[in-house]
Amino acid sequence: MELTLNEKRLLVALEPLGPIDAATLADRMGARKEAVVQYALLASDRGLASLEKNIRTVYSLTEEGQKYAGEGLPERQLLESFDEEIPMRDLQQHPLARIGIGWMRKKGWIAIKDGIVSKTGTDAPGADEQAFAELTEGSVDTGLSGIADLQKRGLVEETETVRYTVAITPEGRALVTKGLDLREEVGTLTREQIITGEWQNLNLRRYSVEKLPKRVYPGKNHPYQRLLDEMRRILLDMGFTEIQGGIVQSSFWNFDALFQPQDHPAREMQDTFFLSENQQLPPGYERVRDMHEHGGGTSSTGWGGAWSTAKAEQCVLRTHTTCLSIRHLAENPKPPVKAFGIGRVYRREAIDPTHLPEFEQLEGIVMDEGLNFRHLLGFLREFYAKMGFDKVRFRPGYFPYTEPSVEPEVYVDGLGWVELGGAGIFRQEVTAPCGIEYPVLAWGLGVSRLAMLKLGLRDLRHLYRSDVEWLRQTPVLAGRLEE
Ligand SMILES: N[C@@H](Cc1ccccc1)C(=O)O
Repeated sequence: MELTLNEKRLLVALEPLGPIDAATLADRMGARKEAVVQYALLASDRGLASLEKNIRTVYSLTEEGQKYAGEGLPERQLLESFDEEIPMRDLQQHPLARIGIGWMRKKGWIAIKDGIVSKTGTDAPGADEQAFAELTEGSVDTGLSGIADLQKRGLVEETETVRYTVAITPEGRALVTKGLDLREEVGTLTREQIITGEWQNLNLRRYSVEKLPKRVYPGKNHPYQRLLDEMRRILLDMGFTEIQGGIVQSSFWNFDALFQPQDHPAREMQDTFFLSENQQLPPGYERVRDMHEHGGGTSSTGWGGAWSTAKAEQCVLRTHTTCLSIRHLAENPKPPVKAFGIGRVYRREAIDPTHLPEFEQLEGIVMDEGLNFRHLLGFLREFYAKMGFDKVRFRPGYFPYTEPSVEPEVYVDGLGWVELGGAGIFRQEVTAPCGIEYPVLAWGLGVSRLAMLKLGLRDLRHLYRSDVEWLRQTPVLAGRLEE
C-alpha cells in the first residue's frame, strides 16, 4: 500500500482531530476543499479515513421575499394600513392591494360587503408569517411548517449544500503514530541526480501499473473505408490495375454494351434512376446496335426488334460497376487486361436492413488468351480467401452479359451460405462489338454486403451512419470473421 504524499499530509492533519468539515480542514491544510475531499476518498478506499457526505437543504428568501423583509407579508402590511373598515375602492389604491386583498380574505382577516372591507378581528399570525419572520433573520435549514406556503408564493427558495465530514480511522491513526515519510515525492530525476547518486536519497513517486489509463480515441479511417482499402490492396497485389469512371453513365454503357435488351426488366423505372440528360453514343455504337438487332457478324441472332438510339443515349445513375469494365475493354481490346474498380452504384430499392438505394460494388475483369471458367473460379476463390472467407462455392446464375454465369457464395458461421455477387465469362454478344477476341472473365461483388459480414453488422445502414460509439469500438484491424 503506497500512500501519496497528499494522503499522508491529510492523515497527519486529521490525526489530532475528531471528525471535521472538509472545508475547515482544507483551510488548515492550505489546500482546496475539492482536493481534500479527493485525498480523503483515496484514504477511505484504503480504510485509513472516513468520508461522509451530508446534503443540507437550506431555505432563504427570494428576491421578492426580500422586498417584504422587515415590513411583513403584503397582507399584513395591507391590514395595518386601515382601521376598522375601508371602502374597497380606497383600499385598491394601496400598492400591495393586488396581492394582499386575496390573502386577507383567504386567511379570514376581512369580510367584504357592499364595497366595504371590514376587519373580522381574527388576524393572528399563521405558521407562514412566523416562518417568514425567522427567515428574515437569515436562512434556516429545518423544514419549518409554513415554509411550503411561502415557497409556493415564490417568497422562499430551497438550495442544497453538500458538506463533507472527514475523520481518521484507528488504522489511519496507527499509521501516523508509526511515522510517515513526508518528504517531497520526486516524479522525474535530473541528469545531476542520476550522476551524483543523489537519487538514492530521494523519495521516488511510485507508479501504479494496475490503474487503467484514460481511453483515448485517436482519429482513424472509417471501418468501411478500411475494408475497401484492404480489398484494393489485395487486388493490386494480385496484379490488377484500378479503373474508375463516372457515376452518371449513358444507358448505352450501363446496359446496351452489356447486351441487356432495351426492354429488360432491370432497366425499368423501379430499378434504375433515369436522368433527363443524354449522352452521345461513342463511335462504333452501330456494332452494338447490330448485335442487339440481329447478332451482327456473329453466330448470335441478337434480341431482334428495333434498337433505339434515344433509349441508349439516356443517362442513368450507374446500376452496377460492370459499366466501367465494358468501357475499359472497349478502349483496351487487346490482351492482357487485368483490372478492377470499386464504386458506388444506385438502384431504386426500398430501404431495409439489407437494402439501400446506394451501395458499393467491386468489379473485376481479366482478359487473356486461353483463359477459361476454372481461372475465373480460381480468381474468385483467391480473392475471398484473402478477405478471410475460406469456404466458397458457386451456384449457377444468369446475367445477360455472361455465359456461363455463377453466383459465388461464402460460408459464414451462424449465417450459412451468403451470396456475394455475380460472375461469368462475357458472351460474344458483349465482346465482339468491342473487337475483343479473347475470353474475358468478369465479376461484380457486393462489397457493402461483404463489409456487413466482416464487421458483424445486422444493418447495412450502419455503414453509412457515422455512429461515433460504433466507430470508436470498431478495432482498426478488423479480425477475420471466425475470430
Ligand atoms: N453486374 C452484376 C454482377 C456481375 C458482374 C460481372 C459479371 C457477371 C455479373 C450485378 O450487379 O449483380
